[in-house]
Amino acid sequence: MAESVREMIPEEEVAKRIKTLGEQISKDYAGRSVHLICVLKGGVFFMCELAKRITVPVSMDFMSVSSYGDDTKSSGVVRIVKDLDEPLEGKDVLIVEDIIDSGRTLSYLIENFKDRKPKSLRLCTLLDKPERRIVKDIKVDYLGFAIPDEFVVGYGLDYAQKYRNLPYIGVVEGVE
Ligand SMILES: O=P(O)(O)OC[C@H]1O[C@H](OP(=O)(O)OP(=O)(O)O)[C@H](O)[C@@H]1O
Ligand code: HPA
Ligand SMILES: [Mg+2]
Repeated sequence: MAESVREMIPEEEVAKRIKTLGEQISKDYAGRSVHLICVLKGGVFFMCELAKRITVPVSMDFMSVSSYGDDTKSSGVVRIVKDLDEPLEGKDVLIVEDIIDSGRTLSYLIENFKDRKPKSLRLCTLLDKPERRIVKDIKVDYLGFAIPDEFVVGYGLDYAQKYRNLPYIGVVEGVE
């Protein structure tokens, strides 16, 4: 079967959900500012759209980690490709991620960030695949969509670096 992408969550639905998340975050952080950490590369589209929907003051930083390479299966080893530019000490930090799958990436990042003494640390993810979780004790504070166990692309998510630019969430078919 040739490789193709089937739509799972349409563009309009993603936009609507991100608007609601932005409103919720703005309420919860009222009177404070929020320091958004984008987990590159996958988190970049979500981060940009979410940040536009937050009405409290926002600052941003970027961390790049990788564990999937060109595969649909995690290597199990989280590798820092680029560290943050700014310290987290004393800041209200919100991690912005595209997906939690095994949970290894976020578990690694949360432990790493806790050591940097933020004032608070929360997590916002566009997608969650709960059936695939290996690291169980990750608390998701803001969730876009819980999805079934299928390899998804679009809105920042890739398969072998392809499809990140799709404006919707889709499922790759015809790959192992
Ligand atoms: O819960 P996990 O099993 O750890 O999987 C989730 C992580 O894997 C993907 O990133 P990847 O390592 O492929 O890097 P990328 O964001 O640059 O594509 C995805 O963007 C998440 O960061
Ligand atoms: O379903 C997925 N799609 C793309 N990248 C991923 N990284 C973990 N899970 C996924
Ligand atoms: Mg990623």
